[in-house]
Amino acid sequence: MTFFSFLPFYTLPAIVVLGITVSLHSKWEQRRRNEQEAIRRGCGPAPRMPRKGFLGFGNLLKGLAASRDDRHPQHVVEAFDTELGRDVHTVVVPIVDYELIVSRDPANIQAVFATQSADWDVSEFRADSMRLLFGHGIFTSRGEYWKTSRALIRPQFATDQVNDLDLFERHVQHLLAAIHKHHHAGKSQTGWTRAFDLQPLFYNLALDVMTEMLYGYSVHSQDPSERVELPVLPGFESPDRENIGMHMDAGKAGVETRSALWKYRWLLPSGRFLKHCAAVHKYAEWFVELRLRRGDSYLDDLQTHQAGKATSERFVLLHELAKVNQDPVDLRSQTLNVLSAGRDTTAALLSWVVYYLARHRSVWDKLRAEVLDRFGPYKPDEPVGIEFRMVRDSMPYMTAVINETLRVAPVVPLNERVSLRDTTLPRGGGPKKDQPVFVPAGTQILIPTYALGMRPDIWGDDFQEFKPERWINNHVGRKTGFEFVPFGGGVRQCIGQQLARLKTAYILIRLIQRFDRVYNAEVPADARTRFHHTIENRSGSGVQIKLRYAQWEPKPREPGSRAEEHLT
Ligand code: HEM
Repeated sequence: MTFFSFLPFYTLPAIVVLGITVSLHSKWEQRRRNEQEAIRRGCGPAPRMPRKGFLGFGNLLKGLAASRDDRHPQHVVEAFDTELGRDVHTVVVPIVDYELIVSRDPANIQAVFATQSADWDVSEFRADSMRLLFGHGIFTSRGEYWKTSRALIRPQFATDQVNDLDLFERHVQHLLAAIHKHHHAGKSQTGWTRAFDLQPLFYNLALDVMTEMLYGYSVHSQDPSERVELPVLPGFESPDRENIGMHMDAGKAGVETRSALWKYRWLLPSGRFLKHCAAVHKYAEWFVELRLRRGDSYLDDLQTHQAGKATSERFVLLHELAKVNQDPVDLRSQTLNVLSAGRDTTAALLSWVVYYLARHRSVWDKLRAEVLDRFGPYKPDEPVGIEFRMVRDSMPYMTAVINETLRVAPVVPLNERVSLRDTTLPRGGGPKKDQPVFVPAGTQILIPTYALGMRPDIWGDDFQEFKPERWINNHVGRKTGFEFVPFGGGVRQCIGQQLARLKTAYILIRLIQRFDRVYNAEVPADARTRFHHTIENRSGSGVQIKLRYAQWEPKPREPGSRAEEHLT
């Protein structure tokens, strides 16, 4: 016997019908209120993407299919240009029972990131999905907690702290050794390497640099034989340095799909995803525990296994954060947040730069000329001295190449926010699309960075070409405002931008000194550009290249010198 068996047979259907009626009525009420509010604020309606597919799932499914085919950024441009028109830059997209806004209009982006940023924050759905993997930290939090996190972490990335060239150089040497070991065609110091994919080596390098910068110990994924023995921590299993990269990648793929499904993310099975999350947490917890037990002497251990800078000068984020906050969960989460934000983004940027250099011989030659002019030819035992300001002020072509790469292949191709209260966007509404657009509280806005870089009215008719020159000499296409936001903008702008630019420039300089030619070895050679999302956007076909060693005179080898070893 159930409760309903005591009631007339029509009770249950009546309750269902009543529920649907109440829900439709409240939606209708809401819509009417929004329309009135829009008129009151002088707003006009933005163009709407037609509702598609069964129950309106069409737009979501089309986006997911494009992602699977490594063409989501292009799909967004096509949706704008072919379905709505080239002059439409802000659109309302209905998905099942909610609507979101997509805008490639710099005026709206400026409002969301900067001038009206108090009305917007990262969406709780994005934050929730990421939090399972990285915990509650600067990247995944909102409101006051985010403000406190940013105030704590941002100063740690001041330029002089991140200018750790010794760290970069050691890992560049491992990269060069890996290229040589796996890919050198013969015994000579000149000639071409075999064709190989450089992208995974950049990902290794970035993981190795970031783990050293954050925890003091590199995982040495590039060369596991370099791993030092870790101290024994009673009660704690040693961290799984072998598989941490794999767990992070798999966890990030889970976050990516969850964020794309937004409020329907509960449809996805989570067992495996949670296992990867747990493994990533466990890895960070070990270092946190070591830091908390050792206190100030945490860095002393590092001295025993790292050459280069004196311990006192070494920047280790965990060590610095623990001086002001001893909460183990906070320390784990904040460092993992920075690891997630900083590792793969830099690796993807480096990969895309070489991807385009391999396809543009004249750009490679010009960049190489600038590098040799500033720093001379490659010498293994003479790393170059360089600062962020130097790259910015005296390497215009390097800066142009990096910017142009970020325009045509933005590492974060889709940013987002959600409105915290009823608000407006300055442009995109009404028949001429120049009126403000009303945005009800709780609406998500997507900012398609790639689509922004593919606007001919901003970048010129040659917008599809990879052309670093557009960034030089106030060329008509040169942009530095909200038309170009590869590092976000306003209050939540990337805090690692200078580090990323410096590290990218440093690694490119050393690579370009060491090799004088790069050849695109992708088959077929005209293969389409594949944008593969795993939160960041990496090349879906890798960076298939051959490199040619530059001629140089090696110095007589000193016994035990690592830098020389890989040249014989
Ligand atoms: C090419 C490399 C990089 C790119 C393209 C990039 C891009 C971005 C973007 C677009 C945002 C803003 C996200 C948003 O608006 O919600 C961001 C935030 C952030 N980035 Fe980066 N990033 C890069 C490298 C780094 C590095 C090397 C670090 C640190 C070591 C880092 C740390 C952060 C942090 C902590 C945030 C969160 C800031 C906040 O929410 O207040 N990033 N990054």
